[in-house]
Amino acid sequence: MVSQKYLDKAEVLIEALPYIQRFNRKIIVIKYGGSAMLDQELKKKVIEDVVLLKLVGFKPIIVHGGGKEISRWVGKVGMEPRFVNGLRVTDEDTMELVEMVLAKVNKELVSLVQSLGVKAVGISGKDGGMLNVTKKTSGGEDIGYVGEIKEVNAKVIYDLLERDFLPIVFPVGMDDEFRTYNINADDAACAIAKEVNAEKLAFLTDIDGVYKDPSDPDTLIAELYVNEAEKLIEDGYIGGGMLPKLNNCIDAIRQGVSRVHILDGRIPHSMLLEIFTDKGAGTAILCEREAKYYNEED
Ligand SMILES: Nc1ncnc2c1ncn2[C@@H]1O[C@H](COP(=O)(O)OP(=O)(O)O)[C@@H](O)[C@H]1O
Ligand SMILES: CC(=O)N[C@@H](CCC(=O)OP(=O)(O)O)C(=O)O
Repeated sequence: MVSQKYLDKAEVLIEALPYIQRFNRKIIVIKYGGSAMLDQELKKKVIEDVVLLKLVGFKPIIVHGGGKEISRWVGKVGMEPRFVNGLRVTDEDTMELVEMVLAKVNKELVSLVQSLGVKAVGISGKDGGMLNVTKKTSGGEDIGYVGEIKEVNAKVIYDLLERDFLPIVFPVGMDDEFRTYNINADDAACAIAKEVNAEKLAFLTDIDGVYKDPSDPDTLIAELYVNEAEKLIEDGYIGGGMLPKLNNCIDAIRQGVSRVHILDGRIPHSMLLEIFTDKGAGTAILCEREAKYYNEED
């Protein structure tokens, strides 16, 4: 007699079947950032999830941040990290550090993916001229070498996917004069997802999703229409790093990315739960068409 434990495992696999079919050969962009990057155990779990997505036939692309690690190194060399509206003020020395730290984080992720049996290639937005930027200002203030993405040249990404590599991208780009710029990782993930017509864009962060009031756990929003999201922003409910994130979610949905999700990277396997089960997790940002689609599934 087969024990119930094994039958339950088989049930879980069967439940995943329609989702595997729906996403087969489809591109999923995963923005990986926040505290979930600092804990080595959590990092391993996130990467295991991405590797599993790849091995069952999805085409994942990781775009990672590393803001907390950059700030740690900025502090180590005796400088003070400074942000304006969630963007790091980036002078020449800071830019050098940003590129060094993100490249180190990138290669650690490449090693982890490789150790789990999937071929990965780590690149920055400079490689293949992928992220072309102009200098960004914030409310008229000069914030140094911070880039606003002007154009995404996704050829290098398509080439890597074509050859079955998992692309791992860090958010540093160049302007027309080949100067190096620091880019917010949420901006980079959103721009890449739009350019490659991703089926899904998932932001793994350090909170369970979007709250109406972050101090009240009962106000977590499971489904948020873009017009409601805009209203929340307008009414001042969204602050800190959630502001650029949610703006990027709205932008991605409006520009044709089918599914956009904000997920808690601190919860082990939150991405797998969201993709492969009927439960859902975090906050789904929805347009009307997608809302209808979700309802049809219920
Ligand atoms: N309404 C809100 N709902 C959820 N998080 C919010 C909200 N307003 C502000 N935040 C803050 O935004 C943070 C997420 O942004 P951030 O720390 O920049 O993430 P990441 O480093 O993953 O890009 C949360 O930890 C939370 O402190
Ligand atoms: C311009 C700007 O602010 N760039 C970010 C790039 C890294 C990032 O975005 O990391 P997280 O996603 O982990 O926050 C920074 O220097 O921190």
